[in-house]
Amino acid sequence: MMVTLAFPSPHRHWRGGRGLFDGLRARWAEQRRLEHHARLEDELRGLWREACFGVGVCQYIEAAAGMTVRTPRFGAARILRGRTTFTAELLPGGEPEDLRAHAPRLAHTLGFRGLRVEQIAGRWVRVTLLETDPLADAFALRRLVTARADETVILGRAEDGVTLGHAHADAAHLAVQGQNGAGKSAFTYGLLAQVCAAPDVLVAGSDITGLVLGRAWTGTAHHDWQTTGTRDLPAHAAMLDRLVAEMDCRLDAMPPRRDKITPTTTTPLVLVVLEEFPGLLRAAQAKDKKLAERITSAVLRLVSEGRKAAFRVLMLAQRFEANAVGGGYARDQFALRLSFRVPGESLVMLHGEDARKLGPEHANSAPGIAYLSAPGHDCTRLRAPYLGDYGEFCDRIARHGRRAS
Ligand SMILES: Nc1ncnc2c1ncn2[C@@H]1O[C@H](COP(=O)(O)OP(=O)(O)OP(=O)(O)O)[C@@H](O)[C@H]1O
Repeated sequence: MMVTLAFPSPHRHWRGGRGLFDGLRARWAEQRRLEHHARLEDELRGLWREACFGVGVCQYIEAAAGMTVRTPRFGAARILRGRTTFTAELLPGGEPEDLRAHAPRLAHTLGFRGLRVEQIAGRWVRVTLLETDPLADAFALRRLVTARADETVILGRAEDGVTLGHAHADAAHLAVQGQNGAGKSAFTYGLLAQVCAAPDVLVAGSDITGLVLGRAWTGTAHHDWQTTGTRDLPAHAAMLDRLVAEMDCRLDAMPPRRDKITPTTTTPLVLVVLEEFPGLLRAAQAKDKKLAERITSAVLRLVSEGRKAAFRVLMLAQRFEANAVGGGYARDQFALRLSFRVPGESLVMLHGEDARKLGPEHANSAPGIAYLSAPGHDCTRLRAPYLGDYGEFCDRIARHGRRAS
């Protein structure tokens, strides 16, 4: 008879031991993770307080023991799939906008590249910390065409992921500046491709480069209102005079009890594009001072009186220096202002003293990244949508551009 001795299996024994140590190791690891998390949370809490104090999102409270500073209360931090978020309670009377307005500087103090703020409930917000520039990725412009002047066109995407838009029916002229290769033309291609089909929009203007306006618009209703090139500078003055005459006609024929024209198919909103306007002025000045004066005074009339007659001016320049764009008065007429990469001084020139702190970083920003400001709105950093190459712009205008009747 063979007896098979039943020895406890060494293998099973070993596995049982490992199970015991594994359990301990897992608990230690969990303990370390919790300690690490608590340390990180404490560090973030301290940095958050310093950051809010540093940018001025705080309240000073008189107490018996002296003055204390109150900052938005840090709630709890969470790290999930490599992304750090935390909750914070806004100060009484505070809005998420107070934090968004200082997002880049708050993020830098916390050691991150950017942050997003979203409201969750009551005064509580969730802050998401971003390790990379939220505007680093290109923002493709979908095949979007508007059907009316009062529809919103996309201007760009802000750091908090919100898409910023603008309806040309709002009475604002648009100033765009940027150095060579900073993205002005790409932005303009995107903007014009969005409005080219609307039956109540006319894209007119002057373009010495002949790329934004002109050939790409052949066969459309817009083409007849566009002048291009540098060979015939008086033609630019004549086009601007023609636009002023149309504006005067509209102002003269204003219906009773009305003080502005609503765009229709018969009186479309006229988007007057002035591509590289300082270049046109310089070229005209070099040829004939009177011609330059004629161009300046026509543009001055369009920007100062055009709004009520459904005229909107989109002026593009490398630098929005007053004397390069027809004077300080002309520059003041632009409510919507967009700066692609420019030296710090140019940023201040167009957006005011508050923009000075943004200058050094913006002076090196990638093509397509811009600052936008409008009355009542702080400077917002955004990424302009990208339509594709120039051929894509030409294709879209050829496909969608409103046809000449
Ligand atoms: N929004 C954007 N997203 C991604 N890339 C962009 C964007 N805008 C511009 N670019 C890239 O930068 C290049 C230069 O842009 P663009 O021609 O618009 O500059 P610009 O300011 O008009 O320069 P210039 O004054 O020389 O005409 C484009 O060919 C494109 O490759």
